[in-house]
Amino acid sequence: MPEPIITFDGVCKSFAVPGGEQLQVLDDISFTVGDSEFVAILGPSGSGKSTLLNILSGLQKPTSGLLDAPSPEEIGFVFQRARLLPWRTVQENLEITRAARSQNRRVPFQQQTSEYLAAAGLSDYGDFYPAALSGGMQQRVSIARALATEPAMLLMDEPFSALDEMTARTQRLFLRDLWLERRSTIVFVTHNVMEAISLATSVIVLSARPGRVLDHITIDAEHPRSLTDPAVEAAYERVMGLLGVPEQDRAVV
Ligand SMILES: Nc1ncnc2c1ncn2[C@@H]1O[C@H](COP(=O)(O)OP(=O)(O)OP(=O)(O)O)[C@@H](O)[C@H]1O
Repeated sequence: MPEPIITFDGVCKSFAVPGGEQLQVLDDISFTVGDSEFVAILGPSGSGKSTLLNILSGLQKPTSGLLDAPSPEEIGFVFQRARLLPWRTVQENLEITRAARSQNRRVPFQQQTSEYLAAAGLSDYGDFYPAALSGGMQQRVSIARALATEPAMLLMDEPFSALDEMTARTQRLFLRDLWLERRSTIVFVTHNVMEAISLATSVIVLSARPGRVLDHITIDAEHPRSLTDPAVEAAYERVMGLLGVPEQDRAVV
């Protein structure tokens, strides 16, 4: 087990809702993530996946429990939509975000932004404005932008769910290759079981609200992964069972 860089210890989160009630969203969340791990978080809608990422990024505070994680300025965030500055070129989008992060850094940046664009297969697009790029390319720019801040960990909130399936497939392969090459620590929220199983080193499955950790499943399978790999198949069956999908409905469709 690599050195943990994230530790959740009994984290609970409730929100005040109209009428003065408290809505409990996360209940007693405990897990660790080691350096260079790629962890996927799966769970039903409303189980608190985004809330968990918001707590991890420092945007929200736990109601109780302990969290040990890199500080907000050491975190890269990739959202469902690319959220690029439309009036800036691709290269400028990377530069601006990085400049904003340079102030509190202890170590200088190791690589040029152009190297992150190259890693994203976008060397020829640095001078383009976002509107001239496809949705998949824009999402790759947002991943390159997050990586260019050289974060201690990358948080991704359903980064491919707004893309059509063929584009999402290409993006998953891109992310897999990037992770294999750079071994960044990634926490990746998704609804998509196959996406989680095909990419992650481990999968955390949350229950319906209030989200509790039902299991943290290690997927010990090499890339490229095959659906018939026994470790992949076992993880798939386990996740589907935890999500309450009956056996007869589990065939990949
Ligand atoms: N700021 C807030 N105030 C009140 N309730 C909130 C707040 N943020 C989230 N919630 C509630 O917390 C629950 C979990 O929301 P969250 O977005 O974390 O779930 P999720 O698992 O990411 O859902 P989905 O898969 O649908 O995106 C929901 O019931 C939501 O309405």
